[in-house]
Amino acid sequence: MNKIQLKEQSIVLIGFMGVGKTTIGQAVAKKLYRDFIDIDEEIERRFQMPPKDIFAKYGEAVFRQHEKEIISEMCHKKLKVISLGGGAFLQKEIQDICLAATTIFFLDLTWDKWKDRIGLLIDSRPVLQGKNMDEIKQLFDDRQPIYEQHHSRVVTDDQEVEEVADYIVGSLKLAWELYA
Ligand SMILES: Nc1ncnc2c1ncn2[C@@H]1O[C@H](COP(=O)(O)OP(=O)(O)O)[C@@H](O)[C@H]1O
Ligand SMILES: O=C(O)C1=C[C@@H](OP(=O)(O)O)[C@@H](O)[C@H](O)C1
Ligand SMILES: [Mg+2]
Repeated sequence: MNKIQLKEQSIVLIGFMGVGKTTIGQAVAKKLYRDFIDIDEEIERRFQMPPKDIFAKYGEAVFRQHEKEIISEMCHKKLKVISLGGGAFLQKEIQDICLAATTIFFLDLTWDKWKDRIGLLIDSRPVLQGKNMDEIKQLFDDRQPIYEQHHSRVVTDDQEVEEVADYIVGSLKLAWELYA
């Protein structure tokens, strides 16, 4: 497969659950006039049920297998904005595919700010079920190293969705000019 030109590569958003990948990805896609793909939504469409129910009915391994299949397919498309689920980068194969074929932004939110969002997430995120705050903090800390594989980090503390999206679009336009 020929390497896709930088400007045509799809943009991938990674980071811990709840940092805003889905919301900010939609805003970035709109600003760039690109299609938006949310991997969780694609999996949900396949199973006709949300991730929480897929985890409960079929188990996490089945979810991860479909996550890998769908990301492998989507990452080779041109000109998309793609938001991954927060656990996708646990799979080395997914890291490798995305690093080679896409431009990856890591949405970085500190624990201090993240913990204020817990109420928005607790009901819908299966990996948070049955965990206390210490265990969730442990998961947050354990997962940070996997997101270090990226092309650009965006610190999102105290940033509105639109501000983060503008920052991403601005940095992309700069890179496209510099490396044209
Ligand atoms: N920059 C932000 N500031 C405040 N709330 C946000 C921000 N980004 C996302 N949110 C909220 O946090 C929750 C999780 O966002 P979501 O986009 O689903 O995250 P992810 O896809 O990373 O799990 C949503 O309720 C969303 O409205
Ligand atoms: O971190 C995880 O393991 C997961 C994150 C979720 O996506 P978001 O990061 O968009 O919440 C979703 O893929 C699933 O619930 C598993
Ligand atoms: Mg999401």
